[in-house]
Amino acid sequence: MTRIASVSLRRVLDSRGNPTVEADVLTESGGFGRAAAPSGASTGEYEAIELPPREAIAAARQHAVPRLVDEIHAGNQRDVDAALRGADGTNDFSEIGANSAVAISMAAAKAGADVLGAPLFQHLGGTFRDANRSFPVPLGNVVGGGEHAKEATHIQEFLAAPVGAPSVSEAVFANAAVHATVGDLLDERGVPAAKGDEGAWAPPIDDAEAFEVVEEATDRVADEIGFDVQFGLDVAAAELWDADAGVYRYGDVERTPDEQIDYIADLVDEYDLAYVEDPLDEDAYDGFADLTDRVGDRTLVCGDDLFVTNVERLERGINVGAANSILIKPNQIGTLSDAFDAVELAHRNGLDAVVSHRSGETEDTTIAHLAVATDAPFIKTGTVGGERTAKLNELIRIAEEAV
Ligand SMILES: C=C(OP(=O)(O)O)C(=O)O
Ligand SMILES: [Mg+2]
Repeated sequence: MTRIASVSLRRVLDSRGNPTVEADVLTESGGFGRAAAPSGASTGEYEAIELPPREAIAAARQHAVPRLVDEIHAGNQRDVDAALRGADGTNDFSEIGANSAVAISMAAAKAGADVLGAPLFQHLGGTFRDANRSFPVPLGNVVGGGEHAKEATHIQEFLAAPVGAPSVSEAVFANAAVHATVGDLLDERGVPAAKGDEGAWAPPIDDAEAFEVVEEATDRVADEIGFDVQFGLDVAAAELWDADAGVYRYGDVERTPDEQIDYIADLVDEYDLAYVEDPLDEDAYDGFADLTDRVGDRTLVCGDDLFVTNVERLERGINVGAANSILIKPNQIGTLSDAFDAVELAHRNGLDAVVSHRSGETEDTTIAHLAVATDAPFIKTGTVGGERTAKLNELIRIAEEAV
């Protein structure tokens, strides 16, 4: 019933105005799925390869589509993804592009769900998955800089974390309130602020002032709405790491790796951070392990560029105790099966798996379903802006069983 009848690929716009790959998968029985590849700016060195969309589409049409059409059932995700891997033939999807691969992989999952008449999160996570028993808390990017906005903070993302929210809907609206409050506070301080790639405020202030503003905003919103709103960070420290000098550079301020670990550990305690992503460079397994040893009992230390959703890199991290969570971005690795393998390996070893968007996004909502399917404690998907609210609004619908 779910045998694939056609796969169409096209270029569409992403949120930065760049082209990206969109895939349509149609099954023999009329099941339909559509999905688009997101795209990173602060990409990890070890990510699967995103090809220019025209090239990725041409290569996927030549190598992948013939292996899928009339051959594979969209409802069998592992077969779909094995066919994509077989068509590509490399470790990093450099032949057909991880952008083509992930778009087809996600579109096939949606087509499979469509045939079954099940919401995507249940098709991926099983019939007992219930978004109301435990829901992914959205981490809302409210202030940011780094590779996502020039002349703003060195730390890439300050993320509101409404950990006390009684429902996903209240969590989503809490993050929007923090975003609005940060805007008001910046205004009061006379700081002009544009927005970065993910819709977060990108003010020309230093990191210390950003901590003040975000702390005040989260406290104020928590008081108003009556539940706990903490915050977290994506330091994206690989972008700050100067390998030649052996220091992390925050503009004129330099920190050695040991100083960086002390700095982050102090921030965790001073601000009661719920979450710290990529606090160190993407090769700093031992530094990650030191930091996790120091603060891992009270915050999530998450590897994004460190693990790139890759089971081999995660395995290495597990062996040395680097991090207590992994960020899951399907396009970093190329298929949903690979992403699920990383989630399962993390869970088997007591790590949390946090699902994430990319800085370049589309209105695709697959990650909302993926977060519910995998029972993620957090989902990183921004706060405002259509490509971000697409996922947040889908989470609200999932909780209401209205998808
Ligand atoms: C979402 C992120 O940014 P990008 O997509 O640019 O890698 C991130 O670093 O977590
Ligand atoms: Mg990151």
